[in-house]
Amino acid sequence: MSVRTLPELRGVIDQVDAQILQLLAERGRLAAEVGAVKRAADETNFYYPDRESEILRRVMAENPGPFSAEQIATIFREIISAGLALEEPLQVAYLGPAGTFSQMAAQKHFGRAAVFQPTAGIAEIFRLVDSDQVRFGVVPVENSTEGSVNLSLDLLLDYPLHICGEVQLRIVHNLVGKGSLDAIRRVYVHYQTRAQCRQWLAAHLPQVQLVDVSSNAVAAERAAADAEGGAISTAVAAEAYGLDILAAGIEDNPENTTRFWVIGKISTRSTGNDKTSLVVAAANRPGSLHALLSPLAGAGISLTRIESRPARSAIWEYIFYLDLLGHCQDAAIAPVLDALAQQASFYRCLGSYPRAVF
Ligand SMILES: O=C(O)C(=O)C[C@]1(C(=O)O)C=C[C@@H](O)C=C1
Repeated sequence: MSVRTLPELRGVIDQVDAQILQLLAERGRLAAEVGAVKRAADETNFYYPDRESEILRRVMAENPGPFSAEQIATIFREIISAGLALEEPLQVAYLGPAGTFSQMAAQKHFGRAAVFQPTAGIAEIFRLVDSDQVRFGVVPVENSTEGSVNLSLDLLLDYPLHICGEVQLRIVHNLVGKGSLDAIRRVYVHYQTRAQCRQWLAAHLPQVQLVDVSSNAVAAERAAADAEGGAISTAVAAEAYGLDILAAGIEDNPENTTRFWVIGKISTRSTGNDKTSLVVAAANRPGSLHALLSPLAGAGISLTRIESRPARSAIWEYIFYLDLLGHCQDAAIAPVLDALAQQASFYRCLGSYPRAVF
């Protein structure tokens, strides 16, 4: 077999790039045309998470290699994002400042062509979406090590917004600073991060003072201004504040992952690969929660999460957040949810949405 020379290979790559460019231009023109059709039909929403997740799942399944399915999804994510920006620039709020995991999650889900707005807190994300100042928000819901982000769960009940998407992000924490680990006297750390790195901190920095801060990005900012300070933060924030990574991947659980919800005002149709999130309350008497949930089990519906929160109406009473596999309009699910709504003392469907794709 004849081996192609470097100039020959580069020549072929140039030709392939020219073809990719033509195809991208074609796809961009089609997206712009889709936007015009929607506008002509007086549609105000241009973003279809259901359609996007179907496209991403399809290209991952049909991917012939040598790129990984996740690499292919990342590339198509950006292509779709750029196309959507031709239809309408999408405004998305996330928990800032820039450099947080929330920003990474927002970019992972919407691609880089969306217009991202950092907020000072989770409540502001809900306010901005509710008052139509942005179309969507990305809020953290739970971490695989630390559990629920209660504020996000509580706020979902205070606003008439829907969950229209799910993002999962592998969370890698680093000890960042200047100089060496031994010189650090104080570590700036967000409480969720601290909980995810508890064992590492006890083993490697047992004597240092831990200073609470409001985000991983603020942690890096504070450490940069403190000659004896370090932070637990992201590689992006470390670079932004001129800090070095002194220890990488210090999270106690090597699969540490955070789940986020996309909140907005749209509803998505069933894709065959969805989740539904509900809030229910059962009467405060023996067996009532069991009675409420057993029809789900009877119908073979898979409950992926159940979380209780205090009901704010009375002490020692609880509401339950449920996530289940399937869409509320699926034939196998709709009648079961109807029955559940009849029986529960409180019922609200927070939304059905495509499961995180990658
Ligand atoms: O199919 C649509 O409705 C489009 O707007 C096109 C497209 C795409 O690029 O494929 C872009 C944005 C939508 O969120 C979904 C898909």
